[in-house]
Amino acid sequence: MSNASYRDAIFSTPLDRVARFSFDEQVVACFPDMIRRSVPGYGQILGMLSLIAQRHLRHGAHVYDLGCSLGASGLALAGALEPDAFRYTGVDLSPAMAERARQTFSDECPDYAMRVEEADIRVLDYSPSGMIILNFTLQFLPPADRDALLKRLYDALEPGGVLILSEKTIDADEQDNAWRVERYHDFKRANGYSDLEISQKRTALENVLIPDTLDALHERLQQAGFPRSVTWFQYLNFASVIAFKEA
Ligand SMILES: Nc1ncnc2c1ncn2[C@@H]1O[C@H](C[S@+](CC[C@H]([NH3+])C(=O)[O-])CC(=O)[O-])[C@@H](O)[C@H]1O
Ligand SMILES: O=C(O)C(=O)Cc1ccccc1
Repeated sequence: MSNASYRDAIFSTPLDRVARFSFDEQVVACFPDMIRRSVPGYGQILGMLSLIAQRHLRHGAHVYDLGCSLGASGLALAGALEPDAFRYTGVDLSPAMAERARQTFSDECPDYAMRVEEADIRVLDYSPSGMIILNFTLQFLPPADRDALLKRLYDALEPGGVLILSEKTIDADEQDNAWRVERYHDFKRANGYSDLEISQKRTALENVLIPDTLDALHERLQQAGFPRSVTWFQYLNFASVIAFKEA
C-alpha cells in the first residue's frame, strides 16, 4: 500500500445506507487528516506525550501504544527522545493500519527500536512496561471488556509506571452534554466538514464508539488498581487522563 495521505471525504456524499465505521483501507488512506480535523487537541496531546515520557520513563524502558493506528504517538516519542531512551511496541487490530505504521517506522526512524504487532489488545500477553498509551482506543472496545483490559495493563506496568488514557467522553447531564456535542459539531464545521459529513459519521459511529463519562473513566482506573489518576487535558468532549502505578 502506498504511504500517500488524502483529505477525508468518506461521508461527503449521501449514502443509501451508512455502514458501521471500521478502520479499513479507505479510512487508513485519509486517517491523518481525519483525526486532526476530528479530534480537538489531538496534536497537543501527542506533543505532551513526549514531555510526560521525559519525566516518567526510566532510560531504555518499554512503551506500549495500544490501538496505535499509523503510529503517531511513536513518531512523537522518536521525535523528542534519543534512540536508546525507550523501546516501543505499537499494537493494532487493523491489518491496514499495522502494515502502514510498520512502514512509517522503518522509513522515518530506522535507528529506533520500534515494532508493530497486529493483534487484539484484549488478548495480548503483555510484557513489563514503563508507559502504556491508549490514545482514543478504549472507546472502541465493548464496554464490558474495558475493566478487564485496564486491570491487565495495571499488572503489566512496572512500579512507577504510567498509563495515558485519551478518550471521547459523554456528560452525565443531558443539557451539558448537548452543549458540548453542539460545540464539537461547530469545531468540525470550522475544520471543513459539512452537516452531511457530520451526521453520516455520527450514524456510522453509533454502537461502535461508545464513550464513557470522565467520572466513569477514573472509576475504571481505580477498579483496575491505580491509586491515582489525573485529568491533564480536556477540550470539549475529548479528554486525556494519566494514571500512576505506585513506585
Ligand atoms: N481490540 C482492538 N485491538 C487492537 N486495536 C484496536 C482494537 N479495537 C480498535 N483498535 C484500533 O484502535 C485504533 C483507534 S484510533 C487510535 C488513534 C491513535 N492511537 C493515534 O493516536 O493516532 C482512534 C480514532 O480513530 O478515533 C484503530 O486503529 C483501531 O484499528
Ligand atoms: O469524528 C468523530 O465524530 C470522532 O468522534 C473522532 C473520530 C476520529 C477518527 C475516527 C473515528 C472517530
